[in-house]
Amino acid sequence: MIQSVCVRASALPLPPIDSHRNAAMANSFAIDAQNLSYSVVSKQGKILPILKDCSLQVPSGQFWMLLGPNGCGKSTLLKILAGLLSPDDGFLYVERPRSFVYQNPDHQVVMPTVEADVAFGLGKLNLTPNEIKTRVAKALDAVGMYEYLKKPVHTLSGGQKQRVATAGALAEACKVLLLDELTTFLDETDQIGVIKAMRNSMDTSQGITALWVTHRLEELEFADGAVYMEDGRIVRQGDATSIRKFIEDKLTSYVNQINL
Ligand SMILES: Nc1ncnc2c1ncn2[C@@H]1O[C@H](COP(=O)(O)OP(=O)(O)OP(=O)(O)O)[C@@H](O)[C@H]1O
Repeated sequence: MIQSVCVRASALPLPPIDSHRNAAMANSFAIDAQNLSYSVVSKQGKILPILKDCSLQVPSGQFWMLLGPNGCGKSTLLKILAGLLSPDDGFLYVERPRSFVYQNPDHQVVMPTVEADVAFGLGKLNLTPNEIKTRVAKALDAVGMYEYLKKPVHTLSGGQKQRVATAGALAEACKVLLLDELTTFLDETDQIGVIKAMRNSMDTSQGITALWVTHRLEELEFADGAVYMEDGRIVRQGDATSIRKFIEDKLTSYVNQINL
């Protein structure tokens, strides 16, 4: 996992490699990445390729998941899609506005109360106080946290904070939501709460596309589609059931090999 920085979704810069072509030209994809490459330079001056010819397309309005072994480049790809990192090469279209939700909600949930936190990113949008109230209420309702409106954030569980962070992105009316391993450190109850809240948000908010990074295969039951990545490349993408079977077959064949 790359070190996260504390950036509110509203502060995301634009990546340089983005043609800004309109949605019609991008067909029906909210995310369209072609042949992306990205490298870092080690302390010894060696070039370390992280993404290699990486291509994926996520249809508009769908909830997709991104899976793959540790270190294959999922977080790096997500950060590129969010505009937090710039690819070295390739073509990239991501519908705007887009928001990034961090693995650690403490990097994102920064205001003293739930209501203030969800309203935080709306300051720049020139809304009336009533419009802000309505947006905050609707976003919290979508993630099942409306009754926590007045609660101090320090009293929330990790999963509840993740739902508040997601509500903050929804309140800003983002079109693309990029979510980085929100459930990795949650217990089963919080995990189910967060993933169900996310699915409900997708079902009740029109026109949002989401890409959710996870290691947990069971979460695929909530997704419309999925992408499987290995060693900096997308090796398979498709409907959630077929990707789940593809990964399970891979795991079975790996287990069989070590049992030989
Ligand atoms: N700034 C950096 N300097 C050196 N190596 C890096 C840097 N950023 C990423 N990497 C390496 O690139 C690879 C991909 O990292 P990334 O965090 O994107 O993987 P990931 O699939 O999200 O991993 P995980 O599932 O463990 O979170 C890893 O081997 C990581 O160590």
